[in-house]
Amino acid sequence: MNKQEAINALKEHNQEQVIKRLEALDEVSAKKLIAQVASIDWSVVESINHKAEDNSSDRKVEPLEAVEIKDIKANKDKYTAKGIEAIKAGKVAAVLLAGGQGTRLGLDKPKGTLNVGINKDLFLFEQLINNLLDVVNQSGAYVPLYIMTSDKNNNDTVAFFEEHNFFGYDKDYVKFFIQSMAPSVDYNGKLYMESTDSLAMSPNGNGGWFTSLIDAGLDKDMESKGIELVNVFAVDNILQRIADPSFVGATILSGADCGSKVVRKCAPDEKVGVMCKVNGHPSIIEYYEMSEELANMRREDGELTYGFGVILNYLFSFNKLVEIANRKLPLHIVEKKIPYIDENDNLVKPETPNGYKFEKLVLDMVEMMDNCVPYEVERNYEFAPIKNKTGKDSLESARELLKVNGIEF
Ligand SMILES: CC(=O)N[C@H]1[C@@H](OP(=O)(O)OP(=O)(O)OC[C@H]2O[C@@H](n3ccc(=O)[nH]c3=O)[C@H](O)[C@@H]2O)O[C@H](CO)[C@@H](O)[C@@H]1O
Repeated sequence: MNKQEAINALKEHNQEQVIKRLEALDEVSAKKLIAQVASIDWSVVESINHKAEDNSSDRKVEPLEAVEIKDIKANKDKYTAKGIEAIKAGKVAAVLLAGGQGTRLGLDKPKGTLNVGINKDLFLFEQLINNLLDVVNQSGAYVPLYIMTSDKNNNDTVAFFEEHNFFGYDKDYVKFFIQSMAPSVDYNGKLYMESTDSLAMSPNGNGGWFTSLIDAGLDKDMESKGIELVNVFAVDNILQRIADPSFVGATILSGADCGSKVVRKCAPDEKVGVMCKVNGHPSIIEYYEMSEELANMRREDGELTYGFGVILNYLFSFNKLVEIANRKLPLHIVEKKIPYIDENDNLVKPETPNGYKFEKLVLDMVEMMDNCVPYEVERNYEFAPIKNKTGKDSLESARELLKVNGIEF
């Protein structure tokens, strides 16, 4: 795309404020902005015009039963043996979603570099690797690990792993790939700029992970390794069990395309996506898209009807992922606080939401699966997400749970 083409595209989509910026730039800076403009999928930006179209009434939401802790306890040996067999045979890979920005934590480094230690260093990335090493030790085989980063944090993430010698993991089994970015807009759909020569771009949500993995050619890597199951998990849960043999085994034995670890929600408004069925398909409704009525609905026994929250730990059949790779995931338009430069080039960091980001979400992949097994885990042993500085789901609460699990820090 050249400068004139960029101007035409911006004009066509009513982005005069960016044209003004572009025209004021020298050649080198203009090049950067033009490249960003060229990368924009305008259908994404324009999706806010259809935001008002609420089709939730077309959705038939029903509860989805989970494999509960008591069932797992009764079958633990059988599940574990099956899982270990698959891991030993090299059929299981793991994908760490680490492209997000630690904004809620006020961290400007990759979230996984967070040091949770008090008496000694213990980084979030390090503990995740320790958790995975438990499985390596149990099975005697390394699990290939793919780490998704973003333009904003890739260099820092790779450097951190190198600097710490991959925390004892065999680096030949670790590969990084970068996810795509999407622009942010104000409430009228105008693109925000984060500096005079750059649009306010941010990672396009964790749902883009498989297409980004393909773009990096790593689907071929998985294929050549004979991977059959892919365990996708979030960076922020320090107790995350990765390639958990029992979970792997239970999913294989169920014959389902997908497994999802869930916990019993501790309150109706807990910030977790909820497993359910939508129009007969396994599905997850994200906390900010859940009506109050559904969130508070209770069964006869008093438990929440939609009481199983996902902890962002999914197992997907590799073949099924390949099959759905070309299908478009729905776009989520999320209100966010977006830093931007004002007309006088001052950087403004808003205290309240000031526009929209566009995200694809991994949970929408679950809906594309024919079936999914929710697998219940105990939150004290497997769910300690670090999302905030203090209070719920924070560094403080995670430290308490590390103690419960006898992990030194
Ligand atoms: C969309 C999604 O899955 N939401 C889940 C997420 O909520 P939550 O609100 O934590 O979701 P976030 O968007 O913050 O991020 C989840 C994970 O995805 C990664 N990420 C995010 C955006 C991005 O563009 N790239 C990227 O890699 C983050 O680094 C993180 O590892 O965890 C909760 C459990 O703690 C679940 O109940 C939610 O269903």
